[in-house]
Amino acid sequence: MATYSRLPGSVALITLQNPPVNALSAAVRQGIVDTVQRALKDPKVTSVVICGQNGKFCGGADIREFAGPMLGPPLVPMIHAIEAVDKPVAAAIEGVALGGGLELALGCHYRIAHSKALLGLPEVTLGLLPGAGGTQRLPRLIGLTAALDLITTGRHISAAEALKLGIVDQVTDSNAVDQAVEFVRSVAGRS
Ligand SMILES: CC(C)(COP(=O)(O)OP(=O)(O)OC[C@H]1O[C@@H](n2cnc3c(N)ncnc32)[C@H](O)[C@@H]1OP(=O)(O)O)[C@@H](O)C(=O)NCCC(=O)NCCSC(=O)C[C@@H](O)CCCCCCCCCCCCC(=O)O
Repeated sequence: MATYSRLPGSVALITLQNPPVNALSAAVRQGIVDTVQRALKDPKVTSVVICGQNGKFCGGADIREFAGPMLGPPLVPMIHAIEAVDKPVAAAIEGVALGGGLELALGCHYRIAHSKALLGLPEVTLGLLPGAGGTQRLPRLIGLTAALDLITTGRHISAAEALKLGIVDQVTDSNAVDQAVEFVRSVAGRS
């Protein structure tokens, strides 16, 4: 699931909840769709932060669901809908943003990472290609050569490397959610 709360300063906070790594199960995807719609429709909300509970942003598609039929909202239109929100949306990346988790973050307008976070597209290690927009959004963001390296090796990179490559906008040693909230407040209302 995903919970919704409105913080002072008109920021909606969406928190992914699916232990142990907040993977994108059908319930989490439905929760994201519902809470993003809620933030979009709430006139008091001027910006949005997406984070994961217990200091983990998202480990990607829920591999526990791979064996069964796909239920719930698909990832691709869900991420498109986030990208299309006309209020700033930031991903607060703590712990991991892997596979579909990084693809979700790439659909957000900004990414703020904790210094100890790990990011990557490890799908190749499962015999897959990133299937939720990572093969398009990552090369647009950091260029084809660097994106191909990450997609074809599946390696995890540090927040510092992600900052250097241009995948994240800020890295912090303190609370990444607080930092992301402060960041979106500062850009709310800008075109
Ligand atoms: C996350 C880790 C780095 C953590 O490592 P650590 O050492 O700390 O701990 P463990 O490895 O022991 O893991 C702890 C615990 O967590 C479980 N777990 C980890 N990852 C997941 C996960 N992704 N899902 C579920 N559970 C997970 C793990 O099993 C342990 O559980 P336990 O009970 O044993 O304690 C490390 O775990 C790690 O590296 N994990 C793997 C991360 C990963 O590989 N992620 C990528 C997943 S694949 C993916 O995300 C694919 C995406 O690109 C989305 C694809 C979308 C598909 C869209 C399909 C469109 C099809 C369109 C078709 C159209 C057809 C038409 O209509 O034409």
